[in-house]
Parts: sequence; structure tokens; C-alpha cells
Amino acid sequence: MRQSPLVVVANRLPIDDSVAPDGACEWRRSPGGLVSALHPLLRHTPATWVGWAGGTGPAPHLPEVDGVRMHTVPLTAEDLRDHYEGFANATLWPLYHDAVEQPEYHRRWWDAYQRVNQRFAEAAAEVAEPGALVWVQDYHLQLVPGLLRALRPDLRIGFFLHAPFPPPELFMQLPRRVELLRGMLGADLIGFQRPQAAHNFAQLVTKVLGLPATDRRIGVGGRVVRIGAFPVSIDTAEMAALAARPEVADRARRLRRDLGNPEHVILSVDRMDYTKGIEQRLKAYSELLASGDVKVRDTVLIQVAVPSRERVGQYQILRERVEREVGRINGEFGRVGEPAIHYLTQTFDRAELAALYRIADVMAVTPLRDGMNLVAKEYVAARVDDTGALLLSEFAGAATELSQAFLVNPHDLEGLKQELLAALRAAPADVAARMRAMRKHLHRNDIHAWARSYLSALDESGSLLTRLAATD
Ligand SMILES: O=P(O)(O)OC[C@H]1O[C@H](O[C@H]2O[C@H](CO)[C@@H](O)[C@H](O)[C@H]2O)[C@H](O)[C@@H](O)[C@@H]1O
Ligand SMILES: O=c1ccn([C@@H]2O[C@H](COP(=O)(O)OP(=O)(O)O)[C@@H](O)[C@H]2O)c(=O)[nH]1
Repeated sequence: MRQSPLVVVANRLPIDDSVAPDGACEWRRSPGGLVSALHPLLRHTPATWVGWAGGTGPAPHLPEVDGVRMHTVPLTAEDLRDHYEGFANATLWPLYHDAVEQPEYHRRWWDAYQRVNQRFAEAAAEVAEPGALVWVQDYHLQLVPGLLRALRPDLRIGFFLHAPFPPPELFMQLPRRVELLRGMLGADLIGFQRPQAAHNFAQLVTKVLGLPATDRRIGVGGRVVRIGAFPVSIDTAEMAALAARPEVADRARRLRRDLGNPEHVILSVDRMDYTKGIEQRLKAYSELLASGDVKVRDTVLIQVAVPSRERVGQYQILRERVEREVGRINGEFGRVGEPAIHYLTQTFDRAELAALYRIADVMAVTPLRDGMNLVAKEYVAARVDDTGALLLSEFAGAATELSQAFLVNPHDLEGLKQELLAALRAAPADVAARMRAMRKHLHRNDIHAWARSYLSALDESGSLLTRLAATD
């Protein structure tokens, strides 16, 4: 087995298998922000990515992706049901998102969570060279830092949580709260998206484990575990360059023409997830249509809702409700050839997304709770001429940084309607000033700055990063 100086461990590999239109198996980029964030970063680094390739068969042998080795961890149908769909996405996910849906607790799911975490830890131990830096990602793998430390005490271990970390009152519900906290504390550095999350964690380890903790350091036996906020970002320059490409500009012009050259285009791009606030947004839009504040001929809403976690009951219910509501709104307010909402449940590639970002006069990103939300950042990066208004939920991690957005509480229906109208009607000079400030922030704080700050904090002595640079 070839070993690497840098190992990323994530539930998902950056590619997964899907069925092509002709029925053949094809590999394509995995959905979601974690892959969007890490994929550009690791390109051409001598690293191994340990993860699941989608599906439940034996682990396929995958080619290198842009020089990064893929080390596949297999999941059985039972693992998929009880670990990914169960403990990760029906217990932890809703709990970590303010319990906007009821978290479910089943003992069988916990067994699967431990089993799968052990498998990932063993895989990481196998591919990490002596003294390597291992970076474990997200809530699916919270036990891995502790398990890996027991197997390989020589490693430098980092953990980063892409989802929010909840306040103590919510986390205390978890029947396995002690084990989950101890698992994370196996890391040398624990990164969160927002300072509030680090604060929540520090409070919990004191309350539950009785450990001395500040928002920066926790004493665990003889070790010090550092914690902190490292807000994830995007490859800003790459998105800006993509959006400026002539073929993307052409595509944007054609899209706008196909929409009937409306005065205003509103865009939302989400995974179909109850955390994203899709239903609340549709309700606000429907009321604005009913009151006549927004008219179908002048204004078009495009809602991209990429299917996600489709076998989890709460996601199935959400999809049915969203589709019923989109049908109702189109039936009530649409005209022949002029739907009120263009509703798309397809996954678009980055060039098509960039064209969509270019035609969106208002980008509506209104999750009820979101770790970061990279779509909001991608939109800002794509607005190279400083036009376009970002309507952004206060409860997205991105709101900490993009404070010049039109900020909104998505639970407040009247507030949501008013802020959407404010974004639609804002003076061009106001819009440009806000966009300029946000673009400037993202050019400084891009994905490379994120990785540099996290990895240099993890590698305190600097020896591993020096070694990585030498093998690059
Ligand atoms: O892997 P899936 O079940 O298909 O879900 C996709 C990803 O969703 C979550 O993304 C989070 O990470 C983003 C990047 O840091 C962040 O912007 C977003 O707010 C988060 O929700 C999940 O945390 C990932 O593990 C999933 O791969
Ligand atoms: O059709 C689509 C819709 C979304 N995305 C990407 O999926 C990611 C979504 O990340 P985000 O942080 O916004 O939310 P998450 O889905 O991770 O919760 C972004 O990079 C989008 O560009 C994509 O590639 N194609």
C-alpha cells in the first residue's frame, strides 16, 4: 500500500458513480459543498482521499483524480441505511440544524456509526505515512479522530465540521453525547465554520466531560486540543474567470432570452433539504404574487433543487410538499408560456451554474440554518461587474462574512417579503457598493487562504507543510 504525507478522510469521495442515460456506470463529481471546497484545494498535492464512492457494492478501484489518490471505503446496504441515512442524516443532521426537523434516535444506528467510523479510521491508518497529517471531515466521522489516535499516535490529526455545531441545550439530547465529544477530542485541532460553534463546543466539553476549556484550547489529559473558527470558502478567482468566459456570457444571454427577457430574475440553488428554507421562500414569493408586489411578466423565479438523501423519509416528504406548492403557484399565477417559477431538479455543471449566476439580479439564499453555504459565495464571485443583490439568511455561516448582503431572518415571513422587495428595488449604486465589498472579501478569503490557515494551525512546527511543498 502506497502511503501519503497528507490524507483527507471524508464520507464522500470527490467523485461517485451514477447511471448514464444509456444505462452504463459513469463517474461524476459528487454533490455538495464539502467536495466543492476540498476538490480544488488538493489538486496536484501528493495526497490520498479516503472516502465512500456512492453505492453499496465492493469498493471499486478508482483512478487518481488530478493527482490525488482515491482510497475507497465500501459501505454495505445496511451501513448506508443505518450510518449515512440513519445516524448521520436523520440523527445528527437535524439536531445540528436547530432541530428544524425532529432528530431520530435508534440504538441500531449507533452500532452502524461506530462500525463505519472504525472502518474509515483503519483505512486512514493504512494510507498515512509515518508522522503524516490526517484531516478528517464532518459529522459522519466524529469518532475517527479518537479511533485513529489509538491506532496511530504518530499522526497529526485535524477535524473540521462543515455543518453547524449546536448550542449545548440541543446537543445534550444525544444519547451518545459523551462518545461523540471524546471522538472529536482525539484531534489536535478542531475547526468549525463560526466562532459561536467553537464556543458551543467548549461549553459542552466542560459541562459533559468536566474538562478545562476556553474557546481556543481544551486540556485533555496531558494533551492540548486547539479549537477555532475557520470559515470555508471557494476558489474565487476560478469562479470569476469562469463567469467571465465568452461562452458563459453567451449562455447567460440565451438563458435570459429564453425566459422572455424579464426585468428581474431571482435565483435559488439548493440541495433539496429542509434546512435550506425552500418552503418558506416559496410562501413569501406566492404572497408577493398574490398582493401584486411582484408580477409574473416582469419577474421570474428560478428554483434549482438538487435531489439529496432521497431515501430518508423527511427528504421525501419535503420534495412532495415543495412540488405540490410549485404546482399550485404556477397553476394560480402562471400564464401560457410564462410560469411563475422555473423549477429544476437537475444537477448542473459549474459552467451552467456560472451562467445562471450571471443572469440572477437577485440571488435568494435563505436557509433556516446552514454551516456555510458556498452557493452564496459563488454568486458573489461570479458578479464580476459588481451588479446583483444577494439576499442572505442570518442563519447561514456565510452571513458572518458577507455582512453587506440583504440579510434576512427566513422564519419571519413579512421580513422575508420586505427584504426580497428591497433587493429587487435597490438602487444600482447601493447594489454595486455592497457587491464590491463582498467580492473584495472573497478574493482575500478564498479556499486557498482557508486551507493555509487551517493546515498551518494544525502543523504547528511547519515540518509537514515543508515536506509537502518539497514533494509537490
Ligand atoms: O454528501 P451529501 O449527503 O450529498 O451532502 C452534501 C454535503 O452537504 C453538507 O455540506 C456542508 O458543507 C459545505 C462546505 O463546507 C457548507 O457550505 C454547507 O453549509 C454544509 O451544509 C455536508 O456537511 C457535507 O458533508 C455533504 O457532503
Ligand atoms: O446543480 C448544482 C447545484 C449545486 N452545485 C454545487 O453544490 C455546492 C453546494 O454547496 P453549499 O455549501 O451551498 O451547500 P451544501 O449542499 O453543501 O449543503 C456548491 O458548490 C454548488 O456550486 C452544483 O455543482 N450543481
